[in-house]
Amino acid sequence: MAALSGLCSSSPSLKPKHDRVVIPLFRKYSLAFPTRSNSCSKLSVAGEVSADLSKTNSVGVLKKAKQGGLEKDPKALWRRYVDWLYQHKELGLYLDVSRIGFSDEFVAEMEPRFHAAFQAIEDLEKGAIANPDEGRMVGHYWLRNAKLAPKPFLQVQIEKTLDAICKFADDVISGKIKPPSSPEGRFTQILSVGIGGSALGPQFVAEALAPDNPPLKIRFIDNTDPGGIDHQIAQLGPELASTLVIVISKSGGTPETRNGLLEVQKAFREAGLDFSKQGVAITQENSLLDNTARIEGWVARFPMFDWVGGRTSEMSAVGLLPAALQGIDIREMLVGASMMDNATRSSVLKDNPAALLALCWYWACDGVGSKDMVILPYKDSLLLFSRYLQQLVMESLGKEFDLDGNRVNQGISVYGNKGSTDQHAYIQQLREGVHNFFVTFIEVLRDRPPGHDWELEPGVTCGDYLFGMLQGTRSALYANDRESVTVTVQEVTPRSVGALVALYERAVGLYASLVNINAYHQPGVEAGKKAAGEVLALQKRVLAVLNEASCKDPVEPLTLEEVAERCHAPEDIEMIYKIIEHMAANDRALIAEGDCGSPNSLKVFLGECNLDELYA
Ligand SMILES: O=P(O)(O)OC[C@H]1O[C@H](O)[C@H](O)[C@@H](O)[C@@H]1O
Repeated sequence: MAALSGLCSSSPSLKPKHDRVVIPLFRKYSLAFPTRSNSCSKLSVAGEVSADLSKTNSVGVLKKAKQGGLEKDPKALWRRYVDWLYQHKELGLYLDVSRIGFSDEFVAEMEPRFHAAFQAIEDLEKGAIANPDEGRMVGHYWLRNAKLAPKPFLQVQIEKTLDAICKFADDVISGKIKPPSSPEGRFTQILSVGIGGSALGPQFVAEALAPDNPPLKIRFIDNTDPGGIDHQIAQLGPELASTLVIVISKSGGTPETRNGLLEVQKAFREAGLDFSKQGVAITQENSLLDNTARIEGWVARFPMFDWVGGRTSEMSAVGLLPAALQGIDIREMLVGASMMDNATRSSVLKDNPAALLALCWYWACDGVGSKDMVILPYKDSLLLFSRYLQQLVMESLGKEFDLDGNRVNQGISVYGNKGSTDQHAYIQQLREGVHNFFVTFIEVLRDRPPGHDWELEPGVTCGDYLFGMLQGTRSALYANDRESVTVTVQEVTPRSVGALVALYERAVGLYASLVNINAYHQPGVEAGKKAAGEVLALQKRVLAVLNEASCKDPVEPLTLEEVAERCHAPEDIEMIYKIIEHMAANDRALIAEGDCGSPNSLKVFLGECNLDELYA
């Protein structure tokens, strides 16, 4: 594993300054918006949308009314379409922003912010501490063009890791590296254990790009749900013996991932298999996971770099190793991402698709997340794009404080599955119901590989229907003043998927600058983890109290109040009730009297007395 010296140490977290809280001046739009003949300047959301006019989010034009409805004149709309259409020729990617109603005045007013955003991302790429709270550089762009890395040793790390991934994948696929006791004599399955950024990218890419018969099939354990874990292991059945288990965790200490690993190791023991001969770790050097893998002598270890965040790690070993093992061309993914990176470095708004996206988001969401982003790929293989983007966008943009310490509660909510399927689920509400969203259509032009298409009715293919559904929904929504963006790609290929990932990574980075927040930390995630730890600590005390009562002769069933009192936690009685309810449902506590529907009637005890525990 490449050395990470000098990069693993993070400086102490710099807390945001909370001394100055800006109270946003929420107000209804009421002023007239200047009308333009060839733009969609006549928006009809007056009275519906509030804007945060705080220092960080105020844009003069956003104070003005979005009145009169979106542009509906077909000729003017076509001019707008042509005028704003972005095309990346080599990638075969288009971005249509014509169905977002921003005006030229708005674009002009946003210009200084974009200049600042372009500068910030340029600095980031040059190695600035772009994640100030964690004192970290943010280097996911270097992963697809190592020459951009600000230090030669970083370039070497990136290139060496990529070569190691390719070599390892080739050796596994060819059977040079093989499991010790599989009848097939080679690995046939991957079981990926990881969560959040250590799962969502690999899941999205597997769904999008894995061939129908990959050299290794992939499954995921991305939770601490015992039922889900059992299901994955049961599905593997005897193929557990030919399963390569990839444990992915940047920190190397995420509880869900650790639990997944322990459960899988137990399954290996029960099957008489040696886990170490089938385990691979992807993690930061010297993390708990890294040390475990090293000490136990796992098959391989790959590094996660300090300067790559979980949600932007798809082009690191996290995304590349599982993809390569499935026979996906990872160098093509990197090429696509790199080409998109080049395009999105442009400081000319119209030539920069990520900036155009960020502009649309700002307009549609008033710079304060007032609307949700609905992602609708009209392609089954892109089903998981919205889930992947959910973390990328929401964990990056969903922040309480801005970079100056002002409370801003930023974010944009993301959801969606795929079209046309969702037309039969929630598009009804999008068309006619609460107007709290904008849509991003993802269009894929190629329906099937050449030579496989056929007309299921005269002149019409199955793909024509899908195309018609997308266009119809886009038009129907627009007719009812629902805005949308359309991203079009020729095909779902490693290159276009790499480009899509890079497009959204950059759009998120730029948008974060527009609203002045740190996109690269996630302080809010800690609260839930800490609270979960406290629940488990309380459960241990409850168990000890119940054990003591259950070791008495005769056994002494306890009421909830008695348990809470003996735990010295009367204020936690509700949580104690939930703990006991959960234990009872799993046969780990027995109900002597009453039932869980009437908490005050409950009396509980443990089925067995644990003397070791009692005298521990
Ligand atoms: O890769 P890991 O360290 O296991 O982290 C997995 C996930 O943990 C947390 O929930 C973070 O908020 C995510 O950003 C991260 O992707």
